[in-house]
Amino acid sequence: MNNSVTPATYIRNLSYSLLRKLSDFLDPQDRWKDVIVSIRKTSGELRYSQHHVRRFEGLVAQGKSPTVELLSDWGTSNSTVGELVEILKSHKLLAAASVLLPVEEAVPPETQPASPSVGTNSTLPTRLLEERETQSPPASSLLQPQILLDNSEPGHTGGFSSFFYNELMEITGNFDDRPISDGGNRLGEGGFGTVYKGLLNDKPVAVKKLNPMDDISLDELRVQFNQEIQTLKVLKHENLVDMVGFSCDGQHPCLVYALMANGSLLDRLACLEGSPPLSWQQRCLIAEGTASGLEYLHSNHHVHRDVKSANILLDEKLVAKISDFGLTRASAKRTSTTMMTERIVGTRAYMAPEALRGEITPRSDVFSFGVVLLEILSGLPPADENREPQFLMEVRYDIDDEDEELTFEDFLDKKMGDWELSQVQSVYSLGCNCLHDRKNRRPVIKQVLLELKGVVKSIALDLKA
Ligand SMILES: Nc1ncnc2c1ncn2[C@@H]1O[C@H](COP(=O)(O)OP(=O)(O)OP(=O)(O)O)[C@@H](O)[C@H]1O
Repeated sequence: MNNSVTPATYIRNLSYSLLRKLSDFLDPQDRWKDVIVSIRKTSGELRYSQHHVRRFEGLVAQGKSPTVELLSDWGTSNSTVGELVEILKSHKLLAAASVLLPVEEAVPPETQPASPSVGTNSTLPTRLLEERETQSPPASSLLQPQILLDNSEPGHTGGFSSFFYNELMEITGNFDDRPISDGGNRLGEGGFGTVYKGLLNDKPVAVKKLNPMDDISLDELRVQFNQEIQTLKVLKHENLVDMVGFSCDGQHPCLVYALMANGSLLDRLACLEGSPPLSWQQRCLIAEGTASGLEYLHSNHHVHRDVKSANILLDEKLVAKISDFGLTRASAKRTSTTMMTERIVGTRAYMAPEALRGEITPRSDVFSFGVVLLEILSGLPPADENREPQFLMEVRYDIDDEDEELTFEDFLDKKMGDWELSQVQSVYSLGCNCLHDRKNRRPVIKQVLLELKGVVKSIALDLKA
């Protein structure tokens, strides 16, 4: 550590020898990429793009240090050592941080080394810390979440951890691909990867192992993944699936979520694995919870882009939790290559007309949610091999058409139990309004939520009477 450096010191005032010391830690294994994806402008936007990353990468061939060049470039703004140290700490690059300032994070006892690092005058256990940053954990540390990156939010006690890939292998039986019913760990599969059940300190979790992609290198995927993690970890709401952490050091980036005991709304509407049918009240509470989660995303300037019943998970009390939010950038290339797969055809059944042309806005989420409302009412999947992908979004025309045999009552799920006509009709017309072809005629999610709250209230009053 250099005693003349304080958190307020401008990066541009750091000596060249200090920058070189930092590069000793950040050039190997491209750890500077963890830093570059975390640098933001004061507006909150990322300062550097993929294009910049490639430019800094190219410097290695010229014998230059990407770390020194990056910090020199960032230093032209008024960036400070305090900002840099926060970024280094958030990526567990504690040895690098300690080159600049004292770093007081707790280090698990098994990683305490006998002697400090060579190459810095830090009093911290830098060498072994650096090893911890780059190598697999010792067996004794398995199942212990690593240093928490973000547990400071009020009311949020779960924390957000960085895991080693090996740890996630360990807790998922080496990503055992057999389904849970056959004694394996596989919970399901989506367009991004496969989801496995794991036990983390006796707490069940779902680990999503992202697929490698043909059209994107692992390095590029890691950079995008890191950017998305920054977004994901700040989004917290009772109707969003809680994210426990991530892993970025293995062959597959992984996301770790709280396990949702009742699986997806899609599966529960289909009563898969013998699950009992959802009652009318349960369905309305799930719709209300989903709308509330979406309202939170929209009011925080996020569009989900993939609202569908498979992405609405249910916890042990059947509380709706939206999943798959925030994975948009890393998925952008993937979508074009997998457009023809069955899953994407499934997703197509939820897409607003303008979304099919690439125009994604909060109103396109509202459209997709309209399809979900019709699924909830009818219990029908939005697409299967016997139906057109637009079946549910167009069913209202058949119901309205006197020449068609389908009546409103026929359309309702017979398994739904007791329902009250005026309530069912309210949800149906709300769903149809969400499905308006012209996006500006659709309600915003706040209005949708308000209407659903009204229905839930009237069900509660009926049950009381
Ligand atoms: N947190 C979780 N808890 C319990 N089960 C989960 C969890 N996350 C995912 N699953 C299960 O894994 C399946 C696959 O999930 P995933 O999010 O990968 O795909 P998807 O949402 O079905 O499709 P896509 O990713 O293509 O949009 C889900 O349908 C669900 O059954």
